[in-house]
Amino acid sequence: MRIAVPNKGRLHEPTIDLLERAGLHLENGADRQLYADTVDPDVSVLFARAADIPEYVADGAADMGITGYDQVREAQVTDVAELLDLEFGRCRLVLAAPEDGSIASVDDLAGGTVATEFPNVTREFFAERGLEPNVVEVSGATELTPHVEISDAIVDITSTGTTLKMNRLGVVEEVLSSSVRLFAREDVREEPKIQEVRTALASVKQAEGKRYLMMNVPEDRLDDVRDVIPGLGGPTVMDIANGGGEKVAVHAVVDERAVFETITDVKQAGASDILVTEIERLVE
Ligand SMILES: Nc1ncnc2c1ncn2[C@@H]1O[C@H](COP(=O)(O)OP(=O)(O)OP(=O)(O)O)[C@@H](O)[C@H]1O
Ligand SMILES: O=P(O)(O)OC[C@H]1O[C@H](OP(=O)(O)OP(=O)(O)O)[C@H](O)[C@@H]1O
Ligand SMILES: [Mg+2]
Repeated sequence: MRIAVPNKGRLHEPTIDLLERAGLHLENGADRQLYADTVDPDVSVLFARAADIPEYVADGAADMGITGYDQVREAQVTDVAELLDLEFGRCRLVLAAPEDGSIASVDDLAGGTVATEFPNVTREFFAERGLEPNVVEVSGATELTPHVEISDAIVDITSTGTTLKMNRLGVVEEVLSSSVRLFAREDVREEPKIQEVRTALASVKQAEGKRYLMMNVPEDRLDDVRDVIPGLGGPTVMDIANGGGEKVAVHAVVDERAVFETITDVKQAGASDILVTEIERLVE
């Protein structure tokens, strides 16, 4: 099985980082190389442009892909299925127009011109409103086009809003909201190896924002400690070897945001030797 991942740009690093954390360590993947192996002999990686990845998966050059939902939509691929929202690369595709201009609503673009790197998504968006503006495809610096009479408005990516503001453009309407997704071709999505990759990536997401708490508790205080440990099922309680049977070990997965309070609470309830560690992966 082959996974297509972004070869450069803002999605490259976080994607590689996620694969590593999921245990799919890359090997033989020198810089600028097209392919890399992973520690799993059945999983290899193909590096491609973020925009090309959906097509590569649909065509069979790869079986799975990791790229932005905006790119999957723009590629108009039909036989791929989304497996997982990886929740990074969050951005919005918006219709935007000059702040001081005459475009205030989608309808104002009837007969107008829209510049974008996403012509398919853009046409679809307007078609749903019964509109068919002139769509000009550009390959970058889309924000400049309304100021040089190439367009009346743009459909482009925004996240912090800085670029729009710098170019004196205001959002008219959201076209879609995006984040990075794992997807696979329909005909292979049920393959065990693909499910294995999905589970591995999901386990990293699961572990994010969670901490593992370990502590020793006198047996007669166990109920008090149990009462103040929040979240994720009951804690695991274990006998301590040579503990004389008076103390037990209590382990629990706790939301990161609750750790501070929980430590205070369990200590008060009688726990000692409290340890907090990060969790790499969590499969529920
Ligand atoms: N400002 C942003 N904030 C969050 N996500 C973004 C942003 N810009 C782009 N993305 C996401 O990253 C994907 C890839 O963006 P893009 O194709 O522009 O590559 P890049 O990382 O900017 O590299 P380059 O443009 O140099 O090729 C987009 O399709 C989108 O899903
Ligand atoms: O709302 P903001 O936080 O300003 O982000 C939006 C900008 O980010 C992306 O460009 P990128 O930085 O990837 O540069 P690029 O045009 O070279 O792709 C996108 O094309 C916008 O221009
Ligand atoms: Mg970019």
